[in-house]
Amino acid sequence: MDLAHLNRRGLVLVGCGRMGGALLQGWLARGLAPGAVHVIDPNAPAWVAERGVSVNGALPADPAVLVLAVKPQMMGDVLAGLGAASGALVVSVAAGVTLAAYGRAFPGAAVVRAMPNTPAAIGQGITAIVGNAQADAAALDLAQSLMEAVGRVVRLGDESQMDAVTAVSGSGPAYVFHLIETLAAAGAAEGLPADLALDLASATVAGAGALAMQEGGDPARLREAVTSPAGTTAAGLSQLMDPETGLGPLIARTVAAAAARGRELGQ
Ligand SMILES: NC(=O)C1=CN([C@@H]2O[C@H](COP(=O)(O)OP(=O)(O)OC[C@H]3O[C@@H](n4cnc5c(N)ncnc54)[C@H](OP(=O)(O)O)[C@@H]3O)[C@@H](O)[C@H]2O)C=CC1
Ligand SMILES: O=C(O)[C@@H]1CCC=N1
Repeated sequence: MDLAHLNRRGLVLVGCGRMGGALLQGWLARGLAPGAVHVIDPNAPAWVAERGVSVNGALPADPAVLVLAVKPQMMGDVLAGLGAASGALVVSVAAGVTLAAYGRAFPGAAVVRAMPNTPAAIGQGITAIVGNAQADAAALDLAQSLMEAVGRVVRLGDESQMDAVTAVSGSGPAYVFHLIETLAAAGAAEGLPADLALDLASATVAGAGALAMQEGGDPARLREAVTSPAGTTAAGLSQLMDPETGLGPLIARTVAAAAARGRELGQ
């Protein structure tokens, strides 16, 4: 992060809920001065003001960055109430809302859409970013550095990929948490104490995810390494990989529904 630039001109964060709050924590941990941050949120958590961040106070005249982290359904009202972005880089994490919509609200402004996910709260998010025509290399670098405060960043070649990204990695933690819930419940149904089943399920998802990241490449190879011929895994996978009732078609429908909702939110 270009801390000198941000600390001198200031950063405005509109919406300090789960995602805005995680970002703010990441920025402060990276050394952004609390006095340089101006939060607008009628319901900001108490820790924000306690850290010395201005909450619903006067805004700087020419902030370096305006970050939008309100629900997409609120975005129209928020944009109408904000006025001009002056020379600020606009960064929005909202699902669905398009670069064109921000361009109409802030004519001529550099705008970057970013799609993070909730592991950002522990610095392990993955964020995809894409900018409008006005977002030059410096603007994209600044947006990337802001999002790298909470994890890794990938750049998209085209905004049209954003709804799919939202459906895979933005919403994805919820799918994984549901996998943990259902794996634990199934373990309990097989006779395990519920807390042990949950511990086993959570640790298995964490470990398998870490192994997949470390090994890279095709996860099918890792799956095959677990699967002994005629063993327990093969018996389980015969259900999970059923071409009609298994996880493949279910996840395909899940991601398609989430992406379609992203497109709807952008209307
Ligand atoms: N949660 C997630 O996993 C992800 C969310 N996102 C995106 O992040 C954005 C925020 O989501 P999330 O953090 O989950 O939502 P939250 O509801 O947790 O946070 C939104 C915050 O904005 C506040 N707010 C409401 N109206 C206004 C307003 N007019 N001006 C300023 N602040 C306002 C809300 O207050 P109040 O509670 O009183 O309404 C709340 O504190 C969404 O656009 C979402 O698409 C992106 C990736 C992942
Ligand atoms: O559910 C949502 O709409 C937001 C976007 C991605 C994750 N949460």
